[in-house]
Amino acid sequence: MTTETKPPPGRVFAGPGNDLGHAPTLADRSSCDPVSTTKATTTTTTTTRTSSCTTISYRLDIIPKNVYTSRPRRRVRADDVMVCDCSLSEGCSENCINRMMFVECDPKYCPCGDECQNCRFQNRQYAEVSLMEPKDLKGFGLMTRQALKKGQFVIEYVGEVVNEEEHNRRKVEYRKEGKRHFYFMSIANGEVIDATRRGNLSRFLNHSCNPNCETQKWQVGGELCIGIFALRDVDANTELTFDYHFERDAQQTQRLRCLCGEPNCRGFVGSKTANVEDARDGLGDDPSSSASQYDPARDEPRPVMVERGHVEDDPLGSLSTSSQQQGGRRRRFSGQVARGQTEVEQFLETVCSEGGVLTSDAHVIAVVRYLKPQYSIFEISNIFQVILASPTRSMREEFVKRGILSALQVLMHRYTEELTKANLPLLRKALDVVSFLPLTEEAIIRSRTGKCSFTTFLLDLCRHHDQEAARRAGAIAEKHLASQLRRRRESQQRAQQQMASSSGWRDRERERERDRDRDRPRIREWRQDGGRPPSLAVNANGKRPRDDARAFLPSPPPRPAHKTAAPPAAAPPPPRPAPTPTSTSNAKRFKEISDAFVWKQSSDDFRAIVREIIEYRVKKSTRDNKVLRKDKAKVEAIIDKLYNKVMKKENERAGGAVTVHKDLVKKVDGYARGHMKQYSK
Ligand SMILES: C[S@@+](CC[C@H](N)C(=O)[O-])C[C@H]1O[C@@H](n2cnc3c(N)ncnc32)[C@H](O)[C@@H]1O
Repeated sequence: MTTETKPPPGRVFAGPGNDLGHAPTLADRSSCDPVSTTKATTTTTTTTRTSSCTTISYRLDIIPKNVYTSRPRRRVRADDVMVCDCSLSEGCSENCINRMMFVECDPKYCPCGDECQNCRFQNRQYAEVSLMEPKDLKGFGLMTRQALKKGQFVIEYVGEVVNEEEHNRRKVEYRKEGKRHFYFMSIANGEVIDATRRGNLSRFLNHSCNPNCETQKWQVGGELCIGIFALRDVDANTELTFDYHFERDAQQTQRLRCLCGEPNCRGFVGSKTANVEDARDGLGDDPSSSASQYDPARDEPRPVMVERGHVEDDPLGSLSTSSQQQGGRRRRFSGQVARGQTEVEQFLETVCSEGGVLTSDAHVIAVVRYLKPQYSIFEISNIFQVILASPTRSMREEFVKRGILSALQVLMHRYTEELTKANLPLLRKALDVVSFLPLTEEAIIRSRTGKCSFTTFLLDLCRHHDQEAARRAGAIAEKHLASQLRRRRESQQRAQQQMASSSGWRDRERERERDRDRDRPRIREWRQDGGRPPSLAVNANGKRPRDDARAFLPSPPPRPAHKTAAPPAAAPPPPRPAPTPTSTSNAKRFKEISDAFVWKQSSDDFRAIVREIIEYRVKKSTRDNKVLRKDKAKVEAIIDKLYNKVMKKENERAGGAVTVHKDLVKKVDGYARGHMKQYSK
């Protein structure tokens, strides 16, 4: 992106007789007139015309005396020195003429000396701000930890200052690298601040169509600087945003969909007019834009955050790294170590001042010490970058000796447990670090934390649901733990097979259970008839009496043996015939009979059942009849006769269909019992 700073509103103020009637304050700036009464006697540094204001950055010596102060100006030095007219008693605060012109005082020459309150850039009087974890596709953001007053200086936008040519080259380079977010901020005359590789927290400020901050151009020691200032009072722990006033390249035909979520959202970042509908419809959505394609997993960890001390005599600083060679110029940074800078940030700063690579064993020890979950993902990510930039093999070996594997295991364990959007790229990056190290099988096997060995952890990661992480873990395991990986895969396959077969066994068990359920009602029926349930009925000898209902029941389909521990290879038992009545009349007739009790049988089955019931009853009834007992032919004749009668009746009843039903046993047996009464004496 190219973000053009909004020209500071109103730098031209009316003097005595002006509409304001008082010396202008920051609050008055919005009411300024477009035309200045200023008479410039020497060259102005910048002139920008906006619709409502003319913005002019002055040199002190051209400021008309009558406009700003009743006191005589003190011209202290050469033309380019910014000196204000504040008295020592007042100090340079809101009404300081320099400040109102967005020019910082030079502390060497400011009459207020140490009291000067117009050196905020130089003294880095930043508000307490912190990084905000990505909540949505916009990525990271910046929030204020303290309440801000309207007009308060928040932070300077710093980065590498590059010229137009270098800016164009970098744009292409970043696009090729697949960078999702862009951090260019144009200053003037084609110069751009690039905070992609080097910058401070200001680079995480997101765009909003209803921003709470704005950018202002300030002159600091003869340089133009960009500052972020509160547009209104802002509560603590609020996200800070400003309007990007996004400028699109001629080549960039598609727009970046805005995700600020404000009611007045214009739809696209930098759109001059509201275009919300288009944005909702996905029209003009840039598929390569960060917002539409933001994938935190693919996002590179942010570059090492560097804040350099300001070197008075060498505005380029001593950081003559690649950026300088590429035409980039270091933005000047002021002062000592930043307020609120963490230990890790300070460490990273030191490393970066030495070219961005680790140079000593002390560094290695520090790095391993910083690989702990208590440090922010931002810090860890930067530490990973630093490790990955280790130049020598001996240094990488030193990491292994110092126990980096255990430290990484603890981190990765945390990331897998809390697999947030932000943790996933770190998990993958940690695996990159592992594969970057010169590992041996022995080193891996020896490494372990309290939870488990690194080997087990790594092999488990090979089955992680994030395919990319699993792939990276798999590659490491293939390289160093090939035999273990193979064994693990084999045992997994075996387990899967067992699972599959045991689930088949469970299915068969369920089938058996259903069979038993089918039997149970028939047993109940028998009990209604005065008998005892066959399963429970035992005689005095503990044996099941012969006269149980089973004698009359059709034998159930063959069941597999119950006690087989190992699953039988045989196919599951054939399913019972569907319990559908044969016709509508049957359905009506047996409507009171549940499906579980009625199933269609072949005529042979039916006849066998009927015959069995009759034989049983007839033989039992003739036991006491000595004459009949001996006349077997007569008994057979009775059986045949009864059987034919029953069959005739049943056929009539079922309309020709032969259907075994729950009443069959009772009915046939009752019929036979009644018939045999005549033979009982
Ligand atoms: C200066 S960076 C801001 C920090 C960035 N969010 C990050 O995670 O590093 C600008 C980039 O943030 C994203 N961005 C910022 N504000 C946005 C918004 N309102 N809607 C969509 N994307 C936004 C865009 O990808 C843009 O290129």
